[in-house]
Amino acid sequence: MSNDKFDEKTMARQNGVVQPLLTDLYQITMAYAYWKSGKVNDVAVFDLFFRTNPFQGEFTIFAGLEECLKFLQNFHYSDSDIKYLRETLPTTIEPEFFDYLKDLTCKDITLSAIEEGSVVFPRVPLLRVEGPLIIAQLLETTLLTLVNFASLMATNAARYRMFAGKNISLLEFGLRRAQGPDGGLSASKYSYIGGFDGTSNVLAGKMFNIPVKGTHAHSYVTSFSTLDDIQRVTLQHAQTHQQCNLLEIAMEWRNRLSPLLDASTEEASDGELAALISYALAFPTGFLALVDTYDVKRYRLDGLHRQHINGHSGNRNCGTNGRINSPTIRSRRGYTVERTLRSGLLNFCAVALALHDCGYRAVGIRIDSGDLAYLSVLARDTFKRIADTHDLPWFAKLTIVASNDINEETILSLHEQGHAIDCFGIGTHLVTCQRQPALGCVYKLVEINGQPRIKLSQDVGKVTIPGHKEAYRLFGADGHALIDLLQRSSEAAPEVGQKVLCRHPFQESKRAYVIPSKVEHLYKVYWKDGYVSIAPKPLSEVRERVQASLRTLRQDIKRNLNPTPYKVAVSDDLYTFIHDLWLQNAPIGELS
Ligand SMILES: Nc1ncnc2c1ncn2[C@@H]1O[C@H](COP(=O)(O)OP(=O)(O)OP(=O)(O)O)[C@@H](O)[C@H]1O
Ligand SMILES: O=P(O)(O)OC[C@H]1O[C@H](OP(=O)(O)OP(=O)(O)O)[C@H](O)[C@@H]1O
Ligand SMILES: O=C(O)c1cccnc1
Ligand SMILES: [Mg+2]
Repeated sequence: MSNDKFDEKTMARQNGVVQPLLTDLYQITMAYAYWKSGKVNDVAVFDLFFRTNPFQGEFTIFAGLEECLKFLQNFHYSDSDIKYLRETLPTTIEPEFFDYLKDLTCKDITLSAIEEGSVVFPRVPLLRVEGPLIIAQLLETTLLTLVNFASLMATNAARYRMFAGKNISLLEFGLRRAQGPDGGLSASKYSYIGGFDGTSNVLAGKMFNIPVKGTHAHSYVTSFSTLDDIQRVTLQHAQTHQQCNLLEIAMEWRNRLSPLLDASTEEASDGELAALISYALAFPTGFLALVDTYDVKRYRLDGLHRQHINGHSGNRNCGTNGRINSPTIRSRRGYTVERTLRSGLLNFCAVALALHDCGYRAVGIRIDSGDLAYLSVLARDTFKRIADTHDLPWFAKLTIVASNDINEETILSLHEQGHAIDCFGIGTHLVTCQRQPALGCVYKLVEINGQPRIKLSQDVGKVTIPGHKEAYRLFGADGHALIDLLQRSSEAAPEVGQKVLCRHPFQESKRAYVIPSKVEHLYKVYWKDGYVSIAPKPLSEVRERVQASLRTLRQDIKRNLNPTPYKVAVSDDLYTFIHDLWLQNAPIGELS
């Protein structure tokens, strides 16, 4: 496939900062030293892989491949890059080196990779880069930066999706908290791949064709103080086209609902009602309101006066296993802060019913503070009572969005407690990957001019697996992935129904025979001879690939607590090859 086709069909814009100078200085100084020592025609193989799964989990989602391909495609030092390097590198550098750099492209590089969106495991190379040593070396840092955060984010998002369950909507709200603009954009893109349903980040929506979603902020509510703040109060009826006075109808509803909600109209904020009415007038078909701006807080002695709604206690500390770690909550020990959303819920229901009288259906509410389990159940209970009393079944099903510092643990705890939330809006913990802020992919030389290279280390985990290799995923009869097997490229591929000896790369006694029911060759060539050879799939397909790939993993590998490690093995041939090379390279000490 030509570059043009790739461009036209699938290529979203690449962030402008992704360019050859987005690298570590040492790549360029090494390039000069290689060039000067006559290594221009040396051919290398590099593997890009990680050693440990993030988030104390046992799987990782591979992402970032599409961006790597765009980088290879556009790789070129501009005149201003060359000028900058001339000014920056030592004056002793021979000018011909800059002429060499000026003409460099990735046309002699071959990139093989695992499909983007696949579950991947430690030590199995995600990318294999073959080609001229100097160019392959120059790609290291940029490829790592494109794969590390992308895969970390996609894995984080996939974990949130897994723990939330498939019936809950997940929205990424993190731009304001992300690690800068590019961190924010990448977070939105890879959260979507990992299984989020949408983002609040509008540029990400435009660039990557991700659904954009959102509600409104507290500032919208606090900008209104009285009912006089609404300029226009009429709305055209959706069916009859008559003008309806939304303010008047909402006021009537507020009076009627007050006893049912056990909330006095005096307690409810008029400013909030004005804000909600004006929002409903602006978005009569998409009315989703933030309802916790004016909470009524009642402090009670812990345990003495808990209110029970559908069996849920009003105690905010109802999180199991001490999972609510908020300092605010801890500082209020001994007291239960009950936030009943009296103002917000009463005002929302009044406006929603007024909208209904005008022929529209409200969408729902967002809760952004307090005990999200308790408040969501309280809100759902209120919606159900109104649905029953007024014979409006849809009212019981209004959407409840919850946000506020949500993380994996909060979701698991909310599930344990029971809640009525339909959608989580998640920012900080998701986009900053607070639980583990970096994935440790590395880029290691495994072969040069046909000769294998091994990097030894006192730490066995850091010893590289040498040579040009292939990777296979072997599946069991039940369809689950059993083991990933690395082999030397010269070996025949494992075959379905044929016994294969799979060995732990470093522990001699750990071996197993596997008779695979299915064998998947993990690598495909994505870039060769200066062209993208397999066009990247649209994001929505990569997103589906993530879920399909996760389904091939046994549940115990995916669980939150003490997951079972997935096995990664080497063939008998590769095992011997590694250990022979290891012995050849390990110096023999002398005792004296
Ligand atoms: N039922 C629950 N179980 C576990 N965690 C919860 C539950 N409800 C809320 N949380 C989490 O508890 C934390 C509450 O934080 P915080 O103390 O800042 O409360 P807040 O209601 O936002 O208070 P403030 O009014 O001061 O903003 C958040 O991280 C939230 O996600
Ligand atoms: O909590 P996160 O997971 O990061 O999700 C995004 C947060 O951003 C918004 O408000 P912001 O935090 O800016 O202000 P607020 O907490 O005072 O509402 C929103 O209300 C969420 O609380
Ligand atoms: O649309 C929202 O509700 C939103 C967007 C960003 C951050 N917090 C909330
Ligand atoms: Mg907040």
